[in-house]
Amino acid sequence: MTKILGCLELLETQSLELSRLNDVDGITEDDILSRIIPIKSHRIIKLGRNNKEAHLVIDHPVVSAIHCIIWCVLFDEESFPMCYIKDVSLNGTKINGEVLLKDASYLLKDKDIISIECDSGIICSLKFVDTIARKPNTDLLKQLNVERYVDGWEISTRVVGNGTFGHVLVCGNKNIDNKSQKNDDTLQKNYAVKIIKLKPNKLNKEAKILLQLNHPNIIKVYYTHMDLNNNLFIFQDLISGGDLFSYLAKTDCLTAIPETESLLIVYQILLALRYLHKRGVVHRDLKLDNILLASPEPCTKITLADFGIAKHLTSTKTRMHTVVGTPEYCAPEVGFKANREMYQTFSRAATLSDRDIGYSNKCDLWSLGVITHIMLTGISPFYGDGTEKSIIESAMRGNINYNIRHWEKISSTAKEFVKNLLQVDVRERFDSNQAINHPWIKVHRNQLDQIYQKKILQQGTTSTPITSLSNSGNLAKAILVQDTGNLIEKSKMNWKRKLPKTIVVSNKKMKLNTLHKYTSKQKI
Ligand SMILES: Nc1ncnc2c1ncn2[C@@H]1O[C@H](COP(=O)(O)OP(=O)(O)OP(=O)(O)O)[C@@H](O)[C@H]1O
Repeated sequence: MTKILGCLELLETQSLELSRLNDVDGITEDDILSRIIPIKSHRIIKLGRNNKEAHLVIDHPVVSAIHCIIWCVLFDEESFPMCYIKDVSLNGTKINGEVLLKDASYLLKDKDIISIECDSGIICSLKFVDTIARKPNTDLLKQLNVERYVDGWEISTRVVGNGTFGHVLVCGNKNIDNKSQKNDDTLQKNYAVKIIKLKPNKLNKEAKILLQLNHPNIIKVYYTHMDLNNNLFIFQDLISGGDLFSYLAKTDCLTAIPETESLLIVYQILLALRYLHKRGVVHRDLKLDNILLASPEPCTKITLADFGIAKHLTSTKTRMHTVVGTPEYCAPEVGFKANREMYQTFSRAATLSDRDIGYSNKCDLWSLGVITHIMLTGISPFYGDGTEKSIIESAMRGNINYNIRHWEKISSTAKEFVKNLLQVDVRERFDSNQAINHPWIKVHRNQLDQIYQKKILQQGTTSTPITSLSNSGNLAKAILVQDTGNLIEKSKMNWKRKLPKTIVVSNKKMKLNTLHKYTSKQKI
């Protein structure tokens, strides 16, 4: 049974008799009696007037068809759920009496009151209850050996995610963006801070590169700081929809998403890559985990994160020789010619031999090819039996079978696009300009640009409630119904970093290479 990560308690509506919870989507009779909407992973709760799509239908002229949405992101088994609300209405949603910024997400905390109001008062209000509420690990900052306050930033113990090199925590800063806030003693706008323990005297390359970048699809960094314990702090936007891995891992293995949805994601990644490559920056670690979503739904804004092993090339240094990346997404030329012994023992810092010509920014295009392949088919193309040896060997061969059923419904231009990115011969592989001009993207370019300008760029990051506004209208009818939007399927809880090697489907064991077992933490 899918775990309940939080819930919404219906407090009051203007017309109580019309409130109803449907016995759907994991909502039990007890929930109905107690007027509670459970929040689970991979399910977006919708509040609004549309009685086909909204879980809580509020039949009131002030309420938009879909007024606000609520979802929960769970990084992995050990982490705390992060529940967010986003207002998508014309007339606004309030949190604890303050209006939410439209299209920006707000990180809910236990007992927050969500309300939709009109001139005559509250149309409907709900209380968010953090069902997993445990005592915060107050020792976390001590364990990480970091201070709670860093130059005006307050670091919380809420973990957003963990990686090989860094811990990402929620933080806040009362001095930026919060000047209009009346209440001074709570952290209101949420940001994220990545804390990396550096070796003494090690250069802080990630921060240096990120501070030079300014693109809507690249993580925005506000401030960096190195403390006396060699902890590097990178203060950045908190991206609220989780990463692409979690989005695709709706069940025990990755699932494909529709071609149009993939196209919109690829387009945004390419805009970011074109920007980076033009400035001589190579990401070198593009993978599902480093692509963050503004909200876990189609047509969302994409943000590239984790520039931990990015490289800045210059006019004199145009190629790279260090073996880095994550095997599953790593271009064949990056490390596979390296001395295997050295490569295995000295992992991250192995270098290609002097005779090798190194590699260029096209390694990012290979990774994008792997990502696109996974989005279109649900299959990691070079996964093999999951061992590093098998991944490397199959990437070097570069053979992909496009005749399997997973490709059946995919357009030939999409296949061509992937083929051009997954070219073992670097000279044959597309660069970011060629990729963006490929027919798969080019024929849809006008529509993509329109969606990008009108919808994607409007999506904010995490927000803070702003000034109050007034609504007008009549009585509310609040009815809870089944989510028929079908965008986020009901699914089993998945633990992102522990996907099984095999799963049983229709009593037959699926072949290993049809699954994407999570190995990308095996960074080299
Ligand atoms: N700004 C952010 N907003 C929301 N989530 C984030 C943010 N930055 C990172 N994360 C989450 O935290 C995870 C780890 O962060 P990050 O990839 O930067 O760390 P890392 O140590 O460099 O990881 P890796 O092992 O992939 O190199 C990411 O996969 C992502 O899910």
